Amino acid sequence: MADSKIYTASTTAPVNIAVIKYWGKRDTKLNLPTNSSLSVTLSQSDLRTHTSAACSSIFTENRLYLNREPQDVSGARQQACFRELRVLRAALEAADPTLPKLSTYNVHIVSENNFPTAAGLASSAAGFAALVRALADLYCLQNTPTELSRIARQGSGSACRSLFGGYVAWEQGHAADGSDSLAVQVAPASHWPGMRAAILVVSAAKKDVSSTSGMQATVATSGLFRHRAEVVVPARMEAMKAAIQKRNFEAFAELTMADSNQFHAVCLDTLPPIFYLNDVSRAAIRVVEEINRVAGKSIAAYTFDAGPNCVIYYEQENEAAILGVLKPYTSGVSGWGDRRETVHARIPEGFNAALCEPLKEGVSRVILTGVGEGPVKTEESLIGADGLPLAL
Ligand SMILES: Nc1ncnc2c1ncn2[C@@H]1O[C@H](COP(=O)(O)OP(=O)(O)OP(=O)(O)O)[C@@H](O)[C@H]1O
Ligand SMILES: C[C@@](O)(CCOP(=O)(O)OP(=O)(O)O)CC(=O)O
Repeated sequence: MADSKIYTASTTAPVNIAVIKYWGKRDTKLNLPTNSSLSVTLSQSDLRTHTSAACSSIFTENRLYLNREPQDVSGARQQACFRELRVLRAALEAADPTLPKLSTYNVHIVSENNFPTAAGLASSAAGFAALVRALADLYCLQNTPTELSRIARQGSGSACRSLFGGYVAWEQGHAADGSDSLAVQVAPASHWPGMRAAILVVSAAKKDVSSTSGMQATVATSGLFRHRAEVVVPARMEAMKAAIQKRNFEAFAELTMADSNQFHAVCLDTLPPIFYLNDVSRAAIRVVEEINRVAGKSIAAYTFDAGPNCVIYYEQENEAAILGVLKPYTSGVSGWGDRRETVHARIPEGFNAALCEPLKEGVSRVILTGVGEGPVKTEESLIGADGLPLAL
């Protein structure tokens, strides 16, 4: 009798925010980068993608629903992930003929992001990491996260880093087929668990220049970019790994801020120039610089991806100092939770508080989170017995 069973697997996956930025591709089809990068995986208690994957002989086509909306799956990125994972499954089936032939079935993917999609909050990273992890679990693949990172990278470059928790490097590799362009864990979250991140959401709108097209324009037109990729980033990768190994926050912070600034400088050096930062972003930079000046050392580090939202890394022991400055200007927006009561406004002596004024109008939400774990398997499925998204 034909097997009409619906096989399912579900996972959650995290966002990651790079401290050494990926910007530039040497191969746009395989998402092979022009430089290595390094990120911190953020806690799934706050930001996460939940994805269920199903396959069955009765499915007539591949489908993907994102936040309940059907998506086009004909794109090269989704197709590459489906194809590569099927190849791995087919190899298992060839080795053990008793296994159901899942590699021949169509798949349905149902995914939900608990934060805005395509707004510079790394939704593509969490989204493709979750898609790859859920399909790998559905297919009972035994491949390591590093092996799966080769596939997630083809969905979205930064997604390869979201297959791990903690502190993660994406080593650029040199092979033309991308076989050595992989993510590896530099240190687990438990190595430096006090790392916190405060995200100031400046805009949750879809950005004007996508990362993909922005980085292609940069590669084609920026001279500064070449120096960054060839000289600056290789040295910073080593320095950042050492800072993480030693839990040296000052070194971590200085490298993080310098690298964010250089990434945005390279955007400005692109023709036509790309502007991801706005006045509120620049105000956030000044506030963090002022916090550090008054503290006499770097206790906070800002970083910005391809959008105006500010991510501030700091250590738990300095939480009162960082959030105490931000609270008077942002406590009206959502995201403070129980910290609204426990954190007290604290503007240190000599602090130029006028610098904070633009945050009042400009920040629409805060997300207070920290370093976290990699993808987690869950029994909670988003797919019903009919193979379609469960009704809410
Ligand atoms: N949960 C998901 N499952 C599958 N694909 C997703 C998911 N979430 C996002 N994506 C894909 O990622 C795209 C958004 O990626 P994009 O790079 O534009 O924004 P971002 O990741 O939020 O921002 P950035 O990468 O600059 O931080 C979506 O259009 C969709 O194709
Ligand atoms: C600025 C960045 O966030 C760029 C992320 O770019 P994507 O991974 O979204 O790009 P594609 O590979 O084209 O999907 C820096 C980073 O995360 O390292």
